[in-house]
Order: sequence, then structure tokens, then C-alpha cells
Amino acid sequence: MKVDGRHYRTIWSERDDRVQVIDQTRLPHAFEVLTLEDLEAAAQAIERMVVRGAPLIGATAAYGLALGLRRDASDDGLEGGYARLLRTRPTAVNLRWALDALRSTVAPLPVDERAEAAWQHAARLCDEDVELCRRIGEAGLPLFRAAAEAKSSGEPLRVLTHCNAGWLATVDWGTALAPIYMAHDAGIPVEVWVDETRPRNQGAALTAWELGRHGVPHKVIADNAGGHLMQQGLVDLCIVGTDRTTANGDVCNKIGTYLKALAAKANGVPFYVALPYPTIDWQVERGRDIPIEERSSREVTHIWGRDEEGRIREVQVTPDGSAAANPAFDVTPAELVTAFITDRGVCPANRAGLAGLYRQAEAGQ
Ligand SMILES: CSC[C@H]1O[C@H](OP(=O)(O)O)[C@H](O)[C@@H]1O
Repeated sequence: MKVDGRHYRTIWSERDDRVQVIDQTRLPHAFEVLTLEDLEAAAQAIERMVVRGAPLIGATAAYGLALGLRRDASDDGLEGGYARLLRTRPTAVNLRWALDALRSTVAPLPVDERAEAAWQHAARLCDEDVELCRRIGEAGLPLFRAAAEAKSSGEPLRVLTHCNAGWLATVDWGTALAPIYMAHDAGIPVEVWVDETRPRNQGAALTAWELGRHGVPHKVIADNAGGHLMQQGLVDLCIVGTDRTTANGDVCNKIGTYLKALAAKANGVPFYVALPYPTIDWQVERGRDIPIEERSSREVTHIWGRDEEGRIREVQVTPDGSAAANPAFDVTPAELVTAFITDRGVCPANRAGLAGLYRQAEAGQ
């Protein structure tokens, strides 16, 4: 998307021995680009959430493995790089999906052809991600248009979203935010309630930044305000991303998503999940079998921001000695999801819905 008039992806390469990424730990107060020159740098960028979001984690891991093969394309180098990247973060399935796909591409090749093949594969994966997200936007647009038309004339469509599932979470466009961008660009009046999304504030820091740059009206709210706004009739629909969706439609997403889905169900508010196919885990039946990342308690006890002098700093928000727990994701059962908005259209949040879209597509129907 555009940043001050210039188009950016979240990850790109200007030379075939390094990649550039936007350092998301510095947003919204600084826009800084980081250059990753080897596999370990890519692994640490994922672990430190310099890059984050299921699709972008997958894209970064693909380029990271390609960087690793530039230095060691042996079977040991491939397997060692795969293992290092796989253990960076446990929940988003795109990580394993991307690593498996790249390994399948290069493993059968002669060692001296692997690095270049991996590089081309990573580039294709990024291009595909952009197209998948664009299609999610197109699939969601009719839903947004119908919801807007159902309102009294001139009133904006009020959409609540949680965390960041925008272009910063993908290579471009985003998943949950893609229909919002397309509706806005189509002249549909949309206003977004942006859950701050404690503890790392991906909503307040990243979603608000993205929407602001695209000119989409929005208000940042405390995570705990969403239920109240729904009770007041001030939310027309919710749309969120996903880090892993099971074959039966359970959705693992940023911590707090489940609470929003419960409030939406209780108040008759449609709750949509934007879902690109690499985020479907066909091997897992139930959401409770998904590994939930436990991140550092410091992310709860401390918070980052900009002080009066313009310095980006971390401050402590809890008493010395208070412990903290930090589960980074939760699972929303399929029955709380109104529908999936996918790269192949809209479907019910269940096995039949997913299989109907993807099995048919697999069979070329
Ligand atoms: C389109 S995936 C976005 C997804 O990833 C976020 O998690 P994190 O920021 O920890 O990588 C969050 O769950 C978003 O919904």
C-alpha cells in the first residue's frame, strides 16, 4: 500500500542476497526499513515481531530459508535452516506451510540449483500472497456494500476489527482490512473501530497507522469497549484475521478475538473472518489442538510509546514484583463465526463450507 505517496510491500528484495522489511516494532512513530542478509536475521525478525502476521511470517520464512541456502544448500543446511525458522513462532500455520512448500521445491534439486530456485519460490509466494489478499478484498466488497445499503442514507458502515490484519500483516492489501480498503476506495462510507489489542497494541500502533495513511476514518478503542459499542448498536459488523483455521472452521487469532466473537453473537452483530487458503490447517480438527504461543510477560508489564521529547521508549505499567501471563492467541469456535471471506469467495465457517470452496477448486471444478 502507499506510504506518503510511495507504494510499498512489507517485504521486498533489491538484490538476490538480501531482503528488506518494514520494522514494525518502530511504527507508528518511525518508519524504518531493515535489511535481512542471512537466515538468522530473518528468524530473529520473526521472533522479535519486526515482521508479524501469519502471511508475512510465511513470506519472511521463505526468504529466510532462501538466504540460508545461499550459504549452505546441502541437505543438512536445508534441514537445519528449516528447523531454525520453524521454531520462531508456533501458532501461525503459514510458517510451516511456507517452509514445507519451499523445501518440497528445492529438496529434489541438485545442491547447486537450490539457492536460486528457493529465491524464485519465495518471490512467487509473495506475489501469490498479494493476489490472495486482493481476492479477499473483492470477495468481501459485496458484503460491505449490502451492509452499507441497509443503513439509513449517508450513515457510515461501522466496522470493528481486532489486532492488525492489514497490509502490514501480509505482503500487501491485508486480509481483514482488504474489504475495508476496497469499500472505502469504492466510495462506500466506512468507519472503523480499531481495538488497541493489548499487550502489543497491533491495533493502536499498526492498524490505526495503516488506515490513517489510506484516509479511512477510524477510532482507536480500548479492547474492553467493543462489547459496549455492540450493545449500543454502534457496530454493524466485525471482521478479523486468523493465524490458523482448522478443517472444521475453528479460528485461532490474536488474544481477545474470542471475547469479541462472544459479544457479537450476544448482540446479533455479524462476525467475519478473512481467510487466505495458506492459513487453513487441514491436519488439525479442533481449535483446542492448536499450539498457543506464550510470549514474554514483559510485553504485559511494559509498554512502548513516544514521550514528550519524541523519544520512543518503554515504560513499566505494573508494580515491581507483579507477575504477568501473556498468551498471544485464543480460539474462536466455528459456531461464533458468521462466515469466512476467503480468496475463493464467501463460505460458511465449517468443514463443508471450506471443502466446498477448496476441494472444488482443487478438482478444477
Ligand atoms: C492476517 S494474519 C494477522 C494476524 O496475525 C496477528 O498476530 P501477530 O501480530 O502476533 O503476528 C493477529 O493474530 C492477526 O489477526
